[in-house]
Amino acid sequence: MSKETTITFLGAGSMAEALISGVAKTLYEPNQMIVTNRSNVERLHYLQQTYGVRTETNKEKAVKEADIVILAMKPKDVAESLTPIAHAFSEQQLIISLLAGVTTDTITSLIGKQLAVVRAMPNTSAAIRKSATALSSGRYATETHLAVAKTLFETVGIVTVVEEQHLHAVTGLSGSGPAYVYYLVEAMEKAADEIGLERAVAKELILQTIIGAAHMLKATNKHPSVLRKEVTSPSGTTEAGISVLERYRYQEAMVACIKRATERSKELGQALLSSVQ
Ligand SMILES: NC(=O)C1=CN([C@@H]2O[C@H](COP(=O)(O)OP(=O)(O)OC[C@H]3O[C@@H](n4cnc5c(N)ncnc54)[C@H](OP(=O)(O)O)[C@@H]3O)[C@@H](O)[C@H]2O)C=CC1
Ligand SMILES: O=C(O)[C@@H]1CCC=N1
Repeated sequence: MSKETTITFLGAGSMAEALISGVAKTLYEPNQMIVTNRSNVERLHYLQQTYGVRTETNKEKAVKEADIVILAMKPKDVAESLTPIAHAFSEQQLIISLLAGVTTDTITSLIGKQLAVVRAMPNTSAAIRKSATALSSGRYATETHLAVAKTLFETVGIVTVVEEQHLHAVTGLSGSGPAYVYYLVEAMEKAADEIGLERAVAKELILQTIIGAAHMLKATNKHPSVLRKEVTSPSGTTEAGISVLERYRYQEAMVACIKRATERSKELGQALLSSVQ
């Protein structure tokens, strides 16, 4: 199947690039992928030069050629993107939507056909094949469609299948998740500056600390609180540091952050629903 498949990306931003980068030359040859966007021709040129993918400014043509269409525009742009080219879609195609918050039903109603839609919530670590992706099937998608999407996303990391209602939570947790880790690293780098460590040295130490801790979680399978206790000597430095995080309610802030991102996913879908009704 993979060798004859043509995949069209509607949208050529960060997430499309992460997927292209992860999939190219593994599951699909770059020339099996057609990339299109709203108007940024320079961006298409960059993707063509970097990954060898095909690019197309005629979105209708790009959709007609595709076996799989990946929706990779922002949720707010999906109606404007799909409505004018709805006639180009056919029931033989699989639509994979990366859009936060937007339901499979909204997509089929925007296109006005009983199309197989699989929703995916990957993250940008797909670029290095370390994504955590959750999938869910729309009402017209079969087990075969889901299996095709699964194979695609397994190329770029781990895949789990969830009920569609849970994709908001997945978005708040692991779709946005890499940003929370980068934010922590930003803070650690700021701190390193303030405590007088050379930037290059600090960068290396922080990175290895994050990688080491992530590997410890996976390799030992111990609860994070147990691993934390192993670092925390009584009356030592960690205890002193964590007491400051507790004073700033760090865990509460993280919980509130993920809940708010989850809520925002719902809002994005709702806003679109109101505009198409
Ligand atoms: N970034 C992330 O970490 C993740 C994002 N997602 C989802 O992926 C989607 C894309 O996000 P992201 O890559 O960050 O967004 P970007 O803003 O980086 O990219 C959006 C892309 O959509 C294109 N676009 C806009 N309007 C149209 C249109 N009418 N037809 C075709 N293409 C269009 C833009 O083209 P142009 O530049 O020409 O305007 C641009 O290439 C979103 O729906 C998001 O929810 C999901 C998981 C993680
Ligand atoms: O910020 C966003 O809306 C997208 C969805 C998940 C990650 N980025």
